[in-house]
Amino acid sequence: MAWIQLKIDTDNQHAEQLSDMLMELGSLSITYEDGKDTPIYEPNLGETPLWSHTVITALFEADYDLAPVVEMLKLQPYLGADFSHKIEQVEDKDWEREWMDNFHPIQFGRRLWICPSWREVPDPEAVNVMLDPGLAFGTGTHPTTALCLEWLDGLDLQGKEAIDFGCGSGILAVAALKLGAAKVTGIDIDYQAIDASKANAERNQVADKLDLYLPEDQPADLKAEVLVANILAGPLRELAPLIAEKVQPGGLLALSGLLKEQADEISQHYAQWFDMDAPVHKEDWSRLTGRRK
Ligand SMILES: C[S@@+](CC[C@H](N)C(=O)[O-])C[C@H]1O[C@@H](n2cnc3c(N)ncnc32)[C@H](O)[C@@H]1O
Repeated sequence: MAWIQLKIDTDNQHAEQLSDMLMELGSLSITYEDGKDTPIYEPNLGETPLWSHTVITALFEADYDLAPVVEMLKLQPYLGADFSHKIEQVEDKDWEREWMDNFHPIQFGRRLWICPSWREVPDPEAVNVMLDPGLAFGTGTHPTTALCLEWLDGLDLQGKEAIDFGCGSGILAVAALKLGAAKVTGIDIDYQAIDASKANAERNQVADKLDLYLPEDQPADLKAEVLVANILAGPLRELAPLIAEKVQPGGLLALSGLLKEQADEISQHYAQWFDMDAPVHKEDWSRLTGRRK
């Protein structure tokens, strides 16, 4: 399927109205580019931007006749007869195929490789996790996942029990199992993550050692020696007492999904329950680790 797109220069005050009209005229999707860097100032009102330049892109099927759409738009007083617009062909791409072509095996730490399930493993002697994330988050390409994988690789997980809080694709849970953990419990609010984790555990022959739960179904007395949670600062702050309760005394914790500037605050919050280490950063993201008091 090929596409055609109509790009219109407008301002933020008319963007919604225009977008509704374009949908009614047959557009399949609308995207906004907010030109906050080029605000238009009302004279005598100082620096308060009233309008900002906004570009709306409306996507149509390739054979859609855009001439009547353009004529209709000319009649809108806020656009006018010579309104600024562009019509462009959109190259048809197989997005899923393109993503698959760009996802290659990646090494984390000393022993661990994450390998797309449709590729050859580069080192058969390494700890190889064969992964297809499906619709869930977690390929290893995101710095927050990478920080957790590097941490897991550095631990002695042999025979240990672990919890992967916010398991997504199951990448961390399956990595922990392949690195020697005896049992892992994965928890996620998204049932697609539960499905993807299960499929990835099966793909790696560790499904019998992975228990998966939606939060409301998890066992009340769930505890482990290792817990990794790659969520976001907000839920990590809110869930802190619950997460702390799940780690045995002396057990290890890793938190990721935090921006650098959020790390100190979250670390101080978790210091009630854990002896916290200094944060480790990758790009704009941080990982916090600690040992349960
Ligand atoms: C950033 S992804 C991490 C996925 C994977 N663990 C990784 O490291 O790549 C965060 C995951 O946490 C899940 N999540 C968000 N809030 C949650 C909560 N309150 N309890 C459990 N899971 C949650 C999301 O559905 C998502 O799958």
